[in-house]
Amino acid sequence: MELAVGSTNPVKIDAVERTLERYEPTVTAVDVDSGVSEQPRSLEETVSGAENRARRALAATEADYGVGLEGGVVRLGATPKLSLIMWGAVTDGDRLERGGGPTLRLPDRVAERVADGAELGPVMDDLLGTENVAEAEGAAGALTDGLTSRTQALGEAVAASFGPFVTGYYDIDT
Ligand SMILES: O=P(O)(O)OP(=O)(O)OP(=O)(O)OC[C@H]1O[C@@H](n2cnc3c(O)ncnc32)[C@H](O)[C@@H]1O
Ligand SMILES: [Mg+2]
Repeated sequence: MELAVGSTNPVKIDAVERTLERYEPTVTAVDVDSGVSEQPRSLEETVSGAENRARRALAATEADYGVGLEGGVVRLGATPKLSLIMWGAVTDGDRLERGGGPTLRLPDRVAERVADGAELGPVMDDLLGTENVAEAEGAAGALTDGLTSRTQALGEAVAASFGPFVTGYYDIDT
């Protein structure tokens, strides 16, 4: 199975390869524009980013499926309780399916800086004293003491958005 992923972030490529291992995927990383801001700030914007990445990655290749993954922050309840979300989109050029990964509340000191306009990746690096944690364990790994990881968390979004293409449960008239 040939897959085009709309990102060159190795964590995203890894998440797709690992989650879809059963289908013996050949994965091509495509550097596409997400069409949304570097740090999406709503569910709608995050999902749009994933959709744009999936469509643009497929359009740039001859792959069977285009996959898009996007991280965003949303406000749940009272300020400044920002949470990190991650969403996936998969398209075969005809249908487009979406699915979400986990939601993790951000610590207040991280949330406050992100609410002031900073991007989550660099803020997490500052907090943890790391370089490019977004390409490693990610906020998902750090904030759960390694109970999950960014790869695993993104993998859940891949599974949720890919499922409709490989099960019969979503077929029309069934
Ligand atoms: O190259 P791309 O595909 O854009 O990879 P990215 O790491 O920037 O990923 P996103 O654009 O999807 O994420 C939007 C922002 O949220 C940050 N982010 C998302 N998930 C994260 C995580 O688990 N850990 C750290 N930063 C994260 C990320 O670094 C960006 O600043
Ligand atoms: Mg980005």
